Amino acid sequence: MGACMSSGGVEITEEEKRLHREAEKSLKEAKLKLSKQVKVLLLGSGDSGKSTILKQMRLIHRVPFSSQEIESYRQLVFNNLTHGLYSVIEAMEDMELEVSPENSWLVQKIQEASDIKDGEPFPIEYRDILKQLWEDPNVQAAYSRGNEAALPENLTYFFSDLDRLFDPSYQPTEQDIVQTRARTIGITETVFTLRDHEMLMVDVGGQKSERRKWIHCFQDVTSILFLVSLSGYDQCLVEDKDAILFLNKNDLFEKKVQHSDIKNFFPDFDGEPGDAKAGREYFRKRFARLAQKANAKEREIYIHVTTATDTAMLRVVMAAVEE
Ligand SMILES: Nc1nc2c(ncn2[C@@H]2O[C@H](COP(=O)(O)OP(=O)(O)OP(=O)(O)O)[C@@H](O)[C@H]2O)c(=O)[nH]1
Ligand SMILES: [Mg+2]
Repeated sequence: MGACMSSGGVEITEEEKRLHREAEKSLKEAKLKLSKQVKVLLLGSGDSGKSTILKQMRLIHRVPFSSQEIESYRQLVFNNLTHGLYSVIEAMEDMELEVSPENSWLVQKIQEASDIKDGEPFPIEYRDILKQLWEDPNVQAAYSRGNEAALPENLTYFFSDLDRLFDPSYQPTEQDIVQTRARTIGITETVFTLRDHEMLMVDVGGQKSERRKWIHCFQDVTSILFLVSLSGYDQCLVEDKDAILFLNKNDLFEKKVQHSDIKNFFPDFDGEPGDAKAGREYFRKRFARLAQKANAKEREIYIHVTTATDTAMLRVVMAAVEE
């Protein structure tokens, strides 16, 4: 038999009692905090705006971008300009369009452009090369048919401001950061401290090859924020969790419906051509129906129409979502 300790012989001092109470209290608090932590998983196809939502959350909840990150975004702006324009040029062949003969030598310059190194300003000769090629009427014609080839949608934003971007002292603004485009590879987790709880937001890549990684992210998920690009007249997928659906890129959608009739893609749409409001209602209903079908357990689905590049709007929408 082991030795038995008699409590009678052990003196517990007031100080020890106090320490014990304190330890118990902080344990309780830690447990409470953990139970209150929500884990939000961002899902959606490539380019739907998941990482943009994460960037906006960082701006809204003050998780600042490090100088290293800002430098990477600066380099990414140049990459988005050159690669973005080159993808338009590549798409021109299928569209049976050609760059004007006097501009054709510029194409190779774009193709050859190398990435920017740390601290290196954008090579100034590219300012006019990019400008001239962007203004080529056939390049513009191809870009306006961007939906045929999934062309980057941020080119209008960056190309309308080349002088600012090519200033040797250029630093990306918050809006520039939000407009940059880079496919997410792997999984990133970011913690936000909200008023009375923490939120862990998980961003994954939406490209086909990345989707098999999604399965690793579902553990302990409290909500899924699913993004669909309205401007892509895309399709949806719903999971068996409380789900929030963002019908995103509303700004581009409003512009696009002016010249691309929804009825051509969804024959049962019965709104007038150019009627963005009717279009939104149509897609909202379609997704709500889809969600209902996929949702045997009748969980709630909340649908919001968003423009993820608009910080002020995201502030309002995310405040509602965080409830
Ligand atoms: N105009 C406009 N652009 C948007 C909106 N949402 C996202 N974008 C842009 O769309 C591009 C792609 O957005 P991302 O957030 O990187 O897309 P993603 O879903 O993370 O894509 P993957 O990481 O490949 O899965 C970026 O250039 C964004 O600036 C929007 O509401 N309006
Ligand atoms: Mg992403």
